[in-house]
Formats: sequence, C-alpha cells, structure tokens
Amino acid sequence: MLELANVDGFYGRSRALQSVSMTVEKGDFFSVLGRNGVGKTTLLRTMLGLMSRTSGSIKLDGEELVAKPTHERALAGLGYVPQGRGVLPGFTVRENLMVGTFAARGGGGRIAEWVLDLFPILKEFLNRRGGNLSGGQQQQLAIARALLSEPKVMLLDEPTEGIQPNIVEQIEDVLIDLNRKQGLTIVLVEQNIAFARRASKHFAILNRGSVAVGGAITELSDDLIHKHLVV
Ligand SMILES: Nc1ncnc2c1ncn2[C@@H]1O[C@H](COP(=O)(O)OP(=O)(O)OP(=O)(O)O)[C@@H](O)[C@H]1O
Repeated sequence: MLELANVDGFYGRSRALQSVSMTVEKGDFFSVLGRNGVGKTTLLRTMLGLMSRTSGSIKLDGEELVAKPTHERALAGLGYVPQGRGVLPGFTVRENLMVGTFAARGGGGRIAEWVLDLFPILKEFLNRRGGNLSGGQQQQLAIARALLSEPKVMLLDEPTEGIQPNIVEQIEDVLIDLNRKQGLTIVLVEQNIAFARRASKHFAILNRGSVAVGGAITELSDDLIHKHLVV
C-alpha cells in the first residue's frame, strides 16, 4: 500500500503541492487527473524524491520514504515511467533495459524474458539505439525498463501522450493486463480520460496542487469531468 499524508512539494521556495493525502491499495489502478499545470507531474516527482524539498509522509508498505534519496525509493519498490519517456538515446535498447535491472532489489544484470514478450518489437530491436526508435517504441522501452526494476508500484506519467493510435491501444492493453492479471499496482497520470476510465479502479483529481475530489472510478461523473478536466 502507498500512503501519502499531508504532502507538500516545493520547487525552490515555491510550493507546488499542498497537503496532498491519498491511499493507493495494493493491486489498485489509481489515476491522477487534472488540467495542465495542476501538479500531476510534480506529485509523481515528489513521490520519487525528485523535488528540492518535501514535507509530510510517503509510506510504501509501511516504510517511510520521505527522507530517502531517489535510488533508495526505487529499491524500496517505486518504478517510474517519466513524461517524455527518458530513454537514453545513445544507448541500445538492451543497454536501456539493463539500466532498469540495476534498480531491482535482487541486483541487476538480467533482462527477464517475460518483459520482452510484452513488447516483441523491443526483442527485435535489442541492438538498435534508443534514439532511433519511434515515440511509441520508446514508450514501450520506458515501460519495460521500469518493469525490470521489479516495482511494487509503477508510476506512469502520460504514457499515451503523442503516440500513434495503434501503439496507444497496445500500451493501454499491456498496462491493464499487468494490473488485472499480475496484480501490479499502478499510479497513472493521464489527460486521456477514456483510458483512465477504462483502466482505473480509483481516481483523484488535482487542482492547484491539492486533491479536489477522488473516489472509485465509477464516481467519475461527466459533471466532474466538465468541472475539473475539460479545458
Ligand atoms: N522545474 C520547475 N520549477 C518551478 N516550477 C515548476 C517546475 N515544474 C513545474 N512547475 C510548476 O508547478 C506547477 C505544477 O506543474 P506540473 O508540471 O506538476 O503540472 P501537471 O499537472 O503535470 O501539468 P501537465 O499536464 O502540463 O504536465 C505549475 O504551476 C508549474 O508551473
């Protein structure tokens, strides 16, 4: 279980998150929604310890993470698929994947076959440079790399943004299967409301760095969408 209590996040002196509390149960698919600039990316960066200062409590399975550096949070079980994918362009696909394995608790060095089986294109392109993949292929690589860190919770920042529709569908199906068939806990930041509705069990809507409303995904009404999400 991932529990945030009264979390504030700062860029320098500017407070971008205010008193955020949320609970993501083991096996949940939890979507964080909200308009541009409300703090969704900041929330994931705060969970990962990538902000200049954070206060409050962030616990994963009871272990307090808030004072830990990012690499220890990765070892504790937070996997990350950042906005923009963060693929190392000069490294091959194999090398990018190896980077993920080194954040696994059991030590790195082995690319698990089942992860490659999720994305056959990566297997085909193992020796190709990351920078030479299409946007959709890079997104698949970023997801595979995060899976190889053997996360308890995967944090994904807009994984379908700017990707051609046929690959979007594949990525959505893989994420839904990872959650429903393997029980992987997922926290998804999304602007794609249709996907969030299809995949999620719970949601929270952010507004100006705070949680405006949240609950079971069945409670995400058209009224809420118009009030908080539609531009
Ligand atoms: N590096 C930074 N330094 C200072 N302020 C920042 C920085 N990055 C983001 N902010 C500010 O923090 C607030 C939240 O930004 P954030 O990127 O988390 O929003 P978001 O909801 O993820 O938006 P988007 O959907 O556009 O990605 C915004 O007001 C933004 O201007």
